[in-house]
Amino acid sequence: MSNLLELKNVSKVYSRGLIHAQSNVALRDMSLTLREDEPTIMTVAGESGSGKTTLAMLLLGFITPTTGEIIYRGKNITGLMGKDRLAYRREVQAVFQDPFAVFNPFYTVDHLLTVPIKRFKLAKNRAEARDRMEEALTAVGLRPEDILGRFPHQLSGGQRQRINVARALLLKPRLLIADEPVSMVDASLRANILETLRNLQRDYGVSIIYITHDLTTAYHIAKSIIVLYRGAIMEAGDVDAVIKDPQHPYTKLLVDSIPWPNLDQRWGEHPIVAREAGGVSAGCPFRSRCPSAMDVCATRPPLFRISESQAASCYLHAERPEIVAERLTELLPV
Ligand SMILES: Nc1ncnc2c1ncn2[C@@H]1O[C@H](COP(=O)(O)OP(=O)(O)OP(=O)(O)O)[C@@H](O)[C@H]1O
Repeated sequence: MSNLLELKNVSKVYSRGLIHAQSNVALRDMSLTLREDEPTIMTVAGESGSGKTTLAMLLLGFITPTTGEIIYRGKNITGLMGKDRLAYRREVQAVFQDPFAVFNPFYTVDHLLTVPIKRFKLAKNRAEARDRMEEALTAVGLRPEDILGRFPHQLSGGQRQRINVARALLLKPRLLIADEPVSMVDASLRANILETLRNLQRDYGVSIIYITHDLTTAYHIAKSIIVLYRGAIMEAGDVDAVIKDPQHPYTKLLVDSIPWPNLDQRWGEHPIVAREAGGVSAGCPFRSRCPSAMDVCATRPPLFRISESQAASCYLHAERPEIVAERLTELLPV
């Protein structure tokens, strides 16, 4: 049993100023392990300033730990050289919050995808490169014929973010660091991108560290969770257990701050009871894909909504969450 990734007591202290030097502990004594033979999705959750992005930067090797070690497949990433370093840079990929940032407006999507293929010599010729691009785009639910040849401004935010995922997938990564990948994407596309990430884990064996401040999407996608507060782990474990039965006061606070459909109530206080058992989810077009089908929604956060036509759809697809809240309160009195 070997580990894909191991953090051993990692701390990161940022220092600034020479005369009146000030230091800021962004990450404190963090340890975690991901196993190589069990691809998984782990959420790192916490409010702004808790150290999430610092963790992502450390894992990608952009910054180095002040103390502690980051071990990737048995080797400390700080000292990686030559072939090992190249393999690490290929196998550990990232998708960031802003789906616009990585695109150069003067180049087509093809260029964005061709660069890593050339850099890591992933294809012998142009035809093979094209096959690789098409394969990756298809894997994230895009039609290559609709996407290739287009400029960034000709794509939606959701398409751009999926192209970013496709770009990462091209490199056949073992570990994907997804730092708030859906926070700048329309609510209607969130579930789509989260589902794409889950497919990568399930179908391609990619482990994912999903970084977010949003416990609802964390709950939707992850198997385990680490809750960070001011750079320190407050609570960690199975996502279901941690969110349903938070032990640490800070986690309780985070869970309680998730609004119920009835905005006077807080998540975790009362179960939602369906007025007509099964009646709501039966109409949900997303039911087959939703991990929280109606019976589970009775005890979990509500992930579905009722539209005017009485067809339910996943909360994560909702374009107008406030309408969802209103309608749910009306249709599902607690
Ligand atoms: N380059 C830096 N120099 C000094 N301090 C930094 C630097 N980068 C981050 N920090 C500080 O480290 C702490 C953690 O920041 P970090 O960006 O990792 O948090 P975060 O959880 O990702 O926040 P957000 O969700 O707002 O992006 C914060 O107090 C931040 O001000």
